Amino acid sequence: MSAQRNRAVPVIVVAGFLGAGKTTLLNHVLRTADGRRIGVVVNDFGAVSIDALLVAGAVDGAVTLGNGCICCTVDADSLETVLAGLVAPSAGLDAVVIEASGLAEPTTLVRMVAAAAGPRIAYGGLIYLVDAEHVEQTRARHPEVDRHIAIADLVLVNKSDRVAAEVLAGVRTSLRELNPTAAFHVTDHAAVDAAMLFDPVERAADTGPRQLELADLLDDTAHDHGHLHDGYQSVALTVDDPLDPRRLAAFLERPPAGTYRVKGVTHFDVAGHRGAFSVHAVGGHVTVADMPADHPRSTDLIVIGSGLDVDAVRRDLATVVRGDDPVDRQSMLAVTRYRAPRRRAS
Ligand SMILES: Nc1nc2c(ncn2[C@@H]2O[C@H](COP(=O)(O)OP(=O)(O)OP(=O)(O)O)[C@@H](O)[C@H]2O)c(=O)[nH]1
Repeated sequence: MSAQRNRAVPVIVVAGFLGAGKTTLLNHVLRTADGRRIGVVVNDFGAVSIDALLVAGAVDGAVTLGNGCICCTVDADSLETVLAGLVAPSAGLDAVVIEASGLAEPTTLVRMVAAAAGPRIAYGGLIYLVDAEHVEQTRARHPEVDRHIAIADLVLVNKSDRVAAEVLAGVRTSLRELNPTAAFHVTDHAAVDAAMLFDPVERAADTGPRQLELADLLDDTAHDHGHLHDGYQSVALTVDDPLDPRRLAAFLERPPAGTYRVKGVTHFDVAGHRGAFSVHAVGGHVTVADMPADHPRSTDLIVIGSGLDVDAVRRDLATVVRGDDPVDRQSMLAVTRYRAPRRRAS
């Protein structure tokens, strides 16, 4: 499929709470794009854009909007400028996907994309991911999430492998009440047909009025509500020195009080393990994957949580960097035991 230069390029927003699987979806879609040329805009909550490192290589155009949630740190004009560059006929893109940070306010973002719409840019819808295992807990803690689900065009109930069928059915039913008209799909590692993201006809499982029409959304006073990220902090570690695998594993297994999410790219420089690894911790689950062989051997890690003692976390994080103690090959087992079989870095 090639870019049709005379039509507006759809800009699709992917949102969902921390760790729900947004980057996993983006990578899946990039791998299965079936000839579509896709541009991506990634945005992270913390000072370091881990998502930019984790998005698979074959991107036709990529922009990182870092250092804070896109809903507050990027104004509509800057986003419009970024999008204008991506949708220019010379870029030849068929679609642009914006991956919002896990703490961004999707309503604000959708409003900004809709405001940028014109002959070259079309708002392509909101895809909202939830982590089936944690979504009810997240909703209880952050009632704003219900509003986010209510304005989605497609809801992916992800991490279906982590919960029993009856839990999954319960989640689906309760989310459906929030948004009776969106298409719903249950996914494992966000594996959906890419066509569903790009083709509103494929996506529209239901007919009837949208729960919240775009016009309502544009009038909405959601910007008066608090944002999810108001109560969160992040601490980053960027270092070229190798890490100590046992100390990193201990940190991921018992993160500092208040931690919700740890993610990043790490390197250890242990015999037989010279490459870089992506690491994730979310909701008590740790996963590790090999990064492509040409990925730089350095570490960028971010810890996100609420009520973090930022100075203490910074000190704890510094301890995962390898000191003078020798690190034997066996020590890598502390990390590689979390390697997910058969899946690439997300
Ligand atoms: N078991 C399981 N793990 C998953 C699934 N989808 C994603 N993951 C893992 O969950 C972790 C977080 O996934 P990401 O795709 O990085 O989540 P995200 O929403 O981009 O995270 P943030 O950008 O921090 O908000 C990674 O370790 C993924 O491999 C799934 O369906 N099942």
